[in-house]
Amino acid sequence: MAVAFPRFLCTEGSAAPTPTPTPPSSVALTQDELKRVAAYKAVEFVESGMVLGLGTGSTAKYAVDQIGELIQQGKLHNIVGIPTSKKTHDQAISLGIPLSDLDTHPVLDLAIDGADEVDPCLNLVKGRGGSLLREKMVEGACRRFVVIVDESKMVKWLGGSGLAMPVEIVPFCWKFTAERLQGLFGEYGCVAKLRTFGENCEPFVTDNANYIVDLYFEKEIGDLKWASDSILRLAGVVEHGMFLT
Ligand SMILES: O=C[C@H](O)[C@H](O)[C@H](O)COP(=O)(O)O
Repeated sequence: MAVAFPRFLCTEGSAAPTPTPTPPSSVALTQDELKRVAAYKAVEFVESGMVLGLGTGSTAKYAVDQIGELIQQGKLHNIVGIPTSKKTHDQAISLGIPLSDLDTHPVLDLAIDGADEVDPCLNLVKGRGGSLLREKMVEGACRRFVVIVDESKMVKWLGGSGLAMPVEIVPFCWKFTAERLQGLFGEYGCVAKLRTFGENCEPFVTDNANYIVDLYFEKEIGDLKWASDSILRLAGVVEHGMFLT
């Protein structure tokens, strides 16, 4: 996995393209501009003929736009995109990016996506936009995974931003599953909340017709492998948003 962000940190230095010039430090970029700069940097890894995982979210959107632009300019050829959400599917179609799926292309050359949190070991939290399951399937099938984040996403420990750790669950008896999730992490001050939207607090429904329970932690979990295995062992859980290295 490589991480590219506006200061162009890249964990795979030898494979990284030549850095594009950074703006002078006196120029303050907005968070959206930082996302765009990071996304464009990640697209430098894309080569003609690649099968590409297309991420989801406000950062990945810039990368997908740029890939579409380079195809339209004739600078990239024979690209096949595999989208990680319905939203990215629609965006890619509107840009004329040829699409396929994992059934036809079970191995991808490269995937580019954003993240909600990155810890010092490059473990990630993803899915605050609701797309974690397809992201994990697509990005788990790629040879290289470039994660684009601005510095606000760098945390000391997963959950350390105080924001959600998403878990996709089946709608059937969701309260039961949410309570079991919260119970798993009682000693870490975990609170589990069903993700909702709108004035009537309707459950948020994923692209896979599931719900999302967001876990909030007061204390560092520590053993992420144990946390991952414990969550996945619960019947009713489909997938969680931790991407562990
Ligand atoms: O479900 C959403 C995805 O995991 C996103 O990649 C993640 O939430 C980061 O999104 P953004 O770039 O909008 O912060």
